[in-house]
Parts: sequence; structure tokens; C-alpha cells
Amino acid sequence: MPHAEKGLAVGLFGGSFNPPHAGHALVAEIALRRLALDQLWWMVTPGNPLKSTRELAPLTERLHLSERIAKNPKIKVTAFEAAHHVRYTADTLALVKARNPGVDFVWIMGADSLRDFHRWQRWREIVLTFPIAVIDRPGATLSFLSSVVAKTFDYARIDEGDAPRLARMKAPAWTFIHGPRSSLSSSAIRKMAKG
Ligand SMILES: Nc1ncnc2c1ncn2[C@@H]1O[C@H](COP(=O)(O)OP(=O)(O)OP(=O)(O)O)[C@@H](O)[C@H]1O
Ligand SMILES: O=C(O)c1ccc[n+]([C@@H]2O[C@H](COP(=O)([O-])O)[C@@H](O)[C@H]2O)c1
Repeated sequence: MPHAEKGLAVGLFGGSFNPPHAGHALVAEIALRRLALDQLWWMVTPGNPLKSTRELAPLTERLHLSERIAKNPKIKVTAFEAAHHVRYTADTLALVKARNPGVDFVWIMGADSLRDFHRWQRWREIVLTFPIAVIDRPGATLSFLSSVVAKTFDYARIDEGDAPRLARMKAPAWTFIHGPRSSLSSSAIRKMAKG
């Protein structure tokens, strides 16, 4: 797991990155800037618990490609979930919190992830423990509002103008960040590669 000094604000950006693309890099840059983060940990999952592993490239390959795409020195690409044998985000976050007292973390995800978020293991616990930043994504800009999580935690949504303070806030607190968008997706890239 990367290291962060006490008092720093760190974004956690988990993904399959199968393969990583410029849309991921854009999300990371937007999160760093708009959330005023000191670091962003780009966490390459051993396998999304809700996705089939049939098309999943080896972890080492996804890690290597991620390192090539994530050029900002504030971004730390890591596969510590595999190293610690965790794959559910709730477990990952508990581990990160326990190992980094005094660091302020925020969970980062694209707007499409919000739609399925209520199917994640212990999703309420995640929202009640970690501030969350949702980054806009083409195709998910409006639908996210009808998601179970947005409805359940509507009272905890903060204005995106307050995003620079999100990492310092006590959960539950989440925001939706609009900005430049990319319509890239790993599945489209995989489809193109197959021909
Ligand atoms: N173009 C994009 N804009 C905003 N967020 C994105 C974009 N692409 C991926 N994300 C977000 O990045 C994280 C990791 O996504 P993932 O690695 O699954 O990429 P993907 O392009 O969504 O893959 P797939 O097409 O295989 O589902 C998720 O939180 C996802 O919402
Ligand atoms: O914990 C869960 O139940 C869970 C279910 C689905 C996805 N996630 C996490 O969400 C992140 C994004 O996954 P993906 O496949 O959409 O890139 C990644 O860190 C996954 O481990 C986590």
C-alpha cells in the first residue's frame, strides 16, 4: 500500500482498468484538482466482485498499462488489494483506514458506478464511513439521480463548490462533480481490439 503522511488528503480510485484509458486519467486529474487532493491511489482490482473474469487481462498487465497512463506524480498506481487478498471495497477501505490513521480519504468513482452501488457488499457502511466524490460520465449524468444510493443519502449530498473540503468532512458526505467528460470505456476498447 502506498504511504501518506498524517494530515494529507488522499483520493482512492478503484477500478478494473481492463484496459486503462484516457477517461480514467481524466477522472484522476479532475479529482486531484477539484477535491484539492495531495495524492490519488489508483487501485487496480484483482477482479470486480460483480463482473465476470472471463475477459479480464492479468493484473500485472493492467498495472503496467495504468502506470503508463497515470503520469501525474501525485498518482500512485497500486495492486495492494491483491497483495492483501481483499476485493470487496468495504474490506479495502477498512484496511486502508486502519493502516493510515490521521489521513483523510475520499472514495472516487464515475457516475455509472453509482447506479449499481447498492449491490456492492456493505454499501451503506461505505457511505457512512467515507466521503465520496462521483465524477460525471456521458450516459450517466441524469440517471445517477434515480439511483438507490443518491435517494437514500440525498440528505448527505454537498454542493460541488464545497468539493475542496470533501476529504476533510465527516461521512456521510458526497458530491457530484461536473466537468470535462470523456466517452471512452474499456469495453469499447476491448471490442475494437477484437475487430
Ligand atoms: N469515461 C469515463 N468517465 C468517467 N468515469 C469513468 C470513465 N471510464 C471509467 N470511469 C470510472 O472509472 C472507474 C473504473 O472503471 P472501469 O475500469 O470499469 O472502466 P470502464 O471503462 O467503465 O470499463 P468497462 O467498459 O469494462 O465497464 C469506475 O468508477 C468508472 O465509473
Ligand atoms: O465491493 C463490492 O461489492 C464492489 C462491487 C463492484 C465494484 N467494486 C469496486 O468498484 C471499483 C470499480 O470497478 P470497475 O470494475 O467498475 O472498474 C473497483 O475498485 C471494484 O473493486 C466493488
